[in-house]
Amino acid sequence: MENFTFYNPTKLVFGRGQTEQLPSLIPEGVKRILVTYGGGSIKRNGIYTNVMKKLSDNGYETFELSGIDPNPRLSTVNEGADLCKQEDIDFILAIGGGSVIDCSKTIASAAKYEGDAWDLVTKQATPEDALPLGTILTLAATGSEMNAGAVITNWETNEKYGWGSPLSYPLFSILDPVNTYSVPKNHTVYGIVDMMSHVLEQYFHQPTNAPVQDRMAEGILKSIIETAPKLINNLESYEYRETIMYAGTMAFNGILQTGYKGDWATHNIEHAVSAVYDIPHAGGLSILFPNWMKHNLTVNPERFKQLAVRVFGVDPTGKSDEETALQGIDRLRQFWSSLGGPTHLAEYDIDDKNLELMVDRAMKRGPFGNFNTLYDDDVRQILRHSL
Ligand SMILES: NC(=O)c1ccc[n+]([C@@H]2O[C@H](COP(=O)([O-])OP(=O)(O)OC[C@H]3O[C@@H](n4cnc5c(N)ncnc54)[C@H](O)[C@@H]3O)[C@@H](O)[C@H]2O)c1
Repeated sequence: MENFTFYNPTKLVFGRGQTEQLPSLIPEGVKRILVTYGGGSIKRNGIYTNVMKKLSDNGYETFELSGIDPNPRLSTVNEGADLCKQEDIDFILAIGGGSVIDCSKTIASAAKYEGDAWDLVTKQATPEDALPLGTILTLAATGSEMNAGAVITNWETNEKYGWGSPLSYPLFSILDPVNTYSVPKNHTVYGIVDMMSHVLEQYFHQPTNAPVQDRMAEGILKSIIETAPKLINNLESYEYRETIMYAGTMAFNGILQTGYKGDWATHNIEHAVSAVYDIPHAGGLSILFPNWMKHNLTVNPERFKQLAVRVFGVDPTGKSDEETALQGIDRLRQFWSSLGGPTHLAEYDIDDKNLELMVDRAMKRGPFGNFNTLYDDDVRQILRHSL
């Protein structure tokens, strides 16, 4: 392993009815809270009424930023940051999935920054201060509830980037699986693909001695593979929602990625696709990941074989490492497809018209990928196989 320091300051408050804890989690001295949310599902499922009552009963003055879109936009971040400055907000409460949380994390830093938030997202400026932020997670997918990352899209330039700062960790995140009951089947599946992709991005790292991390990653993947088909046939099962919600957080809260660097190339290519076409992030991953795997198989067939055998139960007897590995990749694709994940970009009406624009956006910050470095021709090939 490489030397590492692991630190995660987010207090995770998990389980049925845990929203009751909200008032005790908000730091002393807070008076004016910006509540952020998306399209209104929290109004339909009762979370909004419950939370707003708790905040008013405890004497907080509340302000709202609603309508945060999936794949959150720079324009919304700047709107939120201006609101925080004008209203002297001292705490942000994000209620939603990764989009609301990412947007709110970026607002929290932008509210303490004088320039445009894009400077932070593009890493031209480093935040020196941020408003404190708490979250109530309503969709299991990104891990944003317990990490310091955020992904923001600039539709003026067709760019979508992840950024992060130690100041962006939520102070607390409340995870009540009941709050995810109303997530429709398609977004439940996208969440499952997203969390599995996070584990896979980390699983594909250059050889280091990391058997504990490997087994943790394999354990998370196997738990998801066991639970996901049952969940999509029973969306209001507490037990299945609970397993998937915890898996999503553990997949990307930093605990797996200790002692090595994950790959993250597929996420970079997906961000390029969804910066040009507004498609669900995990829809893109479901298409791209198996193609990234096939493209990089020869870099370390042993690693792909390990995944095939340990996670997908492929029998390696009488097969070359590459044959075993390929069967594992096929099983991953079949698994996602059996849940309803897309397999080709054509399913989103994406053809080769903007292929070069997507390659250009993916390469904007130069060659990338820690397991194997990708150049423009690699990206072009992976995208072509994905059409
Ligand atoms: N910060 C990170 O670590 C990280 C990691 C991966 C992806 N991302 C980013 O996160 C975003 C995707 O987030 P996401 O996958 O959580 O989805 P999302 O937040 O975009 O939500 C997807 C849809 O589900 C709806 N929804 C949310 N909760 C609901 C509920 N309880 N009931 C009914 N509907 C509900 C939302 O309104 C939205 O329409 C993308 O922009 C992606 O790039 C961030």
